Amino acid sequence: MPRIVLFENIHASAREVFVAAGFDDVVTHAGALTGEALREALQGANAVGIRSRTHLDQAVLADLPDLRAIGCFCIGTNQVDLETAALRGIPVFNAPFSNTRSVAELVLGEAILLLRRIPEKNARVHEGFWDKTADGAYEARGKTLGIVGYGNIGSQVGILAESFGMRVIYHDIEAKLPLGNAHATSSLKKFLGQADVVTLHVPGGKDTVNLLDAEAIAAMRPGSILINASRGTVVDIPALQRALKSGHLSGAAIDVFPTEPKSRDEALDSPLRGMQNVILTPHIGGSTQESQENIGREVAEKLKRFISSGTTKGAVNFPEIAYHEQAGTARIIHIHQNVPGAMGALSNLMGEFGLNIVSQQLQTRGKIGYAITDVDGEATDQVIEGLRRHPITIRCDRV
Ligand SMILES: NC(=O)C1=CN([C@@H]2O[C@H](COP(=O)(O)OP(=O)(O)OC[C@H]3O[C@@H](n4cnc5c(N)ncnc54)[C@H](O)[C@@H]3O)[C@@H](O)[C@H]2O)C=CC1
Ligand SMILES: O=C(O)C(=O)COP(=O)(O)O
Repeated sequence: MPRIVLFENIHASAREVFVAAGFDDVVTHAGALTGEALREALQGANAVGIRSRTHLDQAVLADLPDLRAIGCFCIGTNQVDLETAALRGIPVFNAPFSNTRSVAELVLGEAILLLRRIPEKNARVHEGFWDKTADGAYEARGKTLGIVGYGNIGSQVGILAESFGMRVIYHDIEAKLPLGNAHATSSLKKFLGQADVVTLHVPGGKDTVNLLDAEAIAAMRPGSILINASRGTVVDIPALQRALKSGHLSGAAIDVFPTEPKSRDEALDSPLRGMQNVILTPHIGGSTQESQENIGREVAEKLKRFISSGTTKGAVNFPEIAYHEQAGTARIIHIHQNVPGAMGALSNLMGEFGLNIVSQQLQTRGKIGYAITDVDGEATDQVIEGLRRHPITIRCDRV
């Protein structure tokens, strides 16, 4: 019976999937934990579910000999040391599509609100002031939306924006099929100079740190708007604050921050707090009832299928082997160093234990190889221990 530990208020749909599969040992935590509290909560976990706030770095992973799989119940996986996880034989799964629409809808709504200067007007009316003016208020129709990162979210934002009559341009490091009438722009600087609203949809991680730095922000059109619902590290926040203060930018919507509070008891520390025409939201771009329920089910299904059949389809850091029915009397999963002769060694060992291989699937990725072997014979503890002792073995289990 695997022990599954879930953090960060993962939707109840996840637990339902595990319990229906007979995995009753599910421990849930409402918030994200750090340091000793995180280590303690993870002890004995065979599978762990997190969202964007729980960091599973090299030191945390090194302490978890029983951990077999990680589920990121979100899109981003930058909070996990993917390389270390792979080298320890731990596949990492996520939900690449389930909350994309939620983010896209929010971004478009924010673009319209900011073009009309609604955040500051709303605040003024709440204070009792009836500031009825068209100054600084514009329609979205005819304006240019610039999308940085034209992936699953960026491309949906583009389609929604076109339905409002916006012109859409995008900048991506990969060649992407333009949807609708969108146009690709290869130079980020040129791109930034053309857009009335710039929205960021790149992944987090070291390659995108401060992608929007002071120089890039200076290259944006005077009076334009910046929206960031990707990762907080993508924007140089002090530079953004200066640009908003000087009036170079007319507004911003920021959903993600370089350092985010771990729970609702902590306050956000940001120089953007209290600024006019700046929408600040607590990383809720993907937080809708629809998305969270779907994500709960989707990632739990991936973890369940890995635990019960060994399939790694959809893993972001691991050789992928699709689901296939078990042949023979036992299934053994074997994660090993990707070196010449690995499969020969594995097959010979199985032969020595009297197991007849009836089906074998192998995939490799970088330094690791992953084999699912169906055998006729008994995969006893002694067999599994024997396979584990071989120097190429990273991890070996019966499923
Ligand atoms: N605020 C929230 O609640 C949410 C935030 N996110 C964030 O949004 C990010 C994007 O999500 P998806 O669109 O689903 O990812 P995706 O992987 O489909 O698209 C990302 C795109 O960015 C491009 N890209 C990467 N580096 C780039 C660079 N330096 N310059 C320009 N383009 C670059 C990629 O080629 C790709 O086309 C996620 O990685 C996650 O961090 C995702 C969901 C919810
Ligand atoms: O899906 C993502 O990458 C997100 O940023 C959403 O994160 P969350 O699940 O709301 O912590």
